[in-house]
Amino acid sequence: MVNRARLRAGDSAAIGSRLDTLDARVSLTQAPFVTAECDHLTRLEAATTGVCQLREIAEGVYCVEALFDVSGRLMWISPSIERLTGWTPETCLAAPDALALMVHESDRRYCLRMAQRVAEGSAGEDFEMRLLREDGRICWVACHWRPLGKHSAHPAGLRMSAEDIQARKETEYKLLETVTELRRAQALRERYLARSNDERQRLSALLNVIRLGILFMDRDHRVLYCNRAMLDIWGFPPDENLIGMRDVVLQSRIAELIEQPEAYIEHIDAVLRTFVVSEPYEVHFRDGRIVTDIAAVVEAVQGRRGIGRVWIYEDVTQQRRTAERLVELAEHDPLTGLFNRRRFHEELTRLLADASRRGVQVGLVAIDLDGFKPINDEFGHQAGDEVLVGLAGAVGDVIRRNEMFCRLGGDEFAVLVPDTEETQLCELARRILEVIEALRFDFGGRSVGLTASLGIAIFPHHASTAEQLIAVADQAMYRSKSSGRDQWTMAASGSDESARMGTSDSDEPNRRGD
Ligand SMILES: Nc1nc2c(ncn2[C@@H]2O[C@H](COP(=O)(O)OP(=O)(O)OP(=O)(O)O)[C@@H](O)[C@H]2O)c(=O)[nH]1
Repeated sequence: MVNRARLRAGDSAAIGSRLDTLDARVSLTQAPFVTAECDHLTRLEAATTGVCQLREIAEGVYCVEALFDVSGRLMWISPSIERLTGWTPETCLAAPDALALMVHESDRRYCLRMAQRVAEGSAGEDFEMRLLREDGRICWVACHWRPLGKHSAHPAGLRMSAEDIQARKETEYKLLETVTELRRAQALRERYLARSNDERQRLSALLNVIRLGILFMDRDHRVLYCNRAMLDIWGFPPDENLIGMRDVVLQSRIAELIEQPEAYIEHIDAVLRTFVVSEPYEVHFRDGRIVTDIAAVVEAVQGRRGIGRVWIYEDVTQQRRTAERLVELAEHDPLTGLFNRRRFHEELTRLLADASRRGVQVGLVAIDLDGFKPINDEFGHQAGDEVLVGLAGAVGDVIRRNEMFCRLGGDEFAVLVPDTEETQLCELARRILEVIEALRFDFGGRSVGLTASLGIAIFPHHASTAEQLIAVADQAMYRSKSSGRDQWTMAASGSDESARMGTSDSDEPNRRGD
């Protein structure tokens, strides 16, 4: 019996009808009559069985296999097309143009070109293309065209094998995306790095041209950066590399340069215990320079902990000298170098306040030169200046350290004497008259001398305010002038009252110390 179970409906119609005929004949005729026919059918059955097996294999393959005739019509396609695209084999076979149905339009021309080459005798080659799924999505396949009946000169058709590579393509895409993303990130990093390097160069150039010394210390108290001015201020060679140096080493290097290094290190320790901007601290160098330092915590961009500290040093020596010079100019008479009227008033106010607090006396000796104008007139202004300078020096020599000798203007001078009493002031006046009388100047071969008239007033004995004290001393001085000059006069008790009234009878003229 023919094993029909091994044949399937839909196999070649010709073979099927031959088998049906054979079955009928075997049942109706004698065996010898049909022996030859049986042999033939046995071979046919074997061939059919082989075809069935091949078909089973073809239909069971995972890849898509398709056969096209020479005109490009789809003859057969494996059921796996449905798994891959959603299209059933029947739909594909029924389509007027199966390739148009299955292949994505972007790849269709290329697919046809590859098929055309094989049809013309070229060897097929692998290529990749997109199939169009029934749901509109795409599915990547690795494809290969081969000729059917490859031993004949003209192929009977073409066979297309397509392998699902969608998962691989997706992996490739993801990989490509990752690589692209990495490249973009790398390019961005390089751009940021280049920008940050430029920024650092600019900052470094800026920090190196400014006069302020700048030192960055990290959290571990090591030098992170310092500019040229910092090296210069602290006496390091310009090419010395301090990066990484610990603060204690740095301190030991600078200690010998400054006065009171222990106090400075104490200041640094105190600053390190705080997190605020430090008050300016003046560092006095042994070579006379004065440098201020200020420190501040460098905040981290993220997080609350500081990433170190910045120390800023400024050499203020010149500023201090200029300020001192300005004070000097503001408080001193440029010709004689004595304190001027402005400083005289400040000092008088201060002394009176101090004397009031301590219950002591302050003396004021007013001095006015006698006959100074004729020297100017006769020998010139320069000769007058010479007299003023000589007198300032000579009288300055008899002034004690705690006394203050001032030029109030023109030929007017004054001496402020703190914590004093009448006898001491009289003695001072006597000494002043003495040195002035002793002064000799040589102008044009002529020996010239001069005298002075002095008035003495005592706070709070003669006056209770600075203005009153000046007025009383002036009155006493004028009394000396009007009584013959070259003498001192002590203001009398209650003289402030008489000054206010315009009289000066109570003064004691001609009380010369000698
Ligand atoms: N050379 C010089 N003369 C000055 C300066 N300041 C003021 N004088 C002059 O000092 C003189 C002061 O005038 P007076 O006090 O009247 O001169 P005096 O001859 O001393 O008069 P008596 O006080 O009455 O003795 C004036 O001639 C001023 O021009 C100065 O800085 N240099």
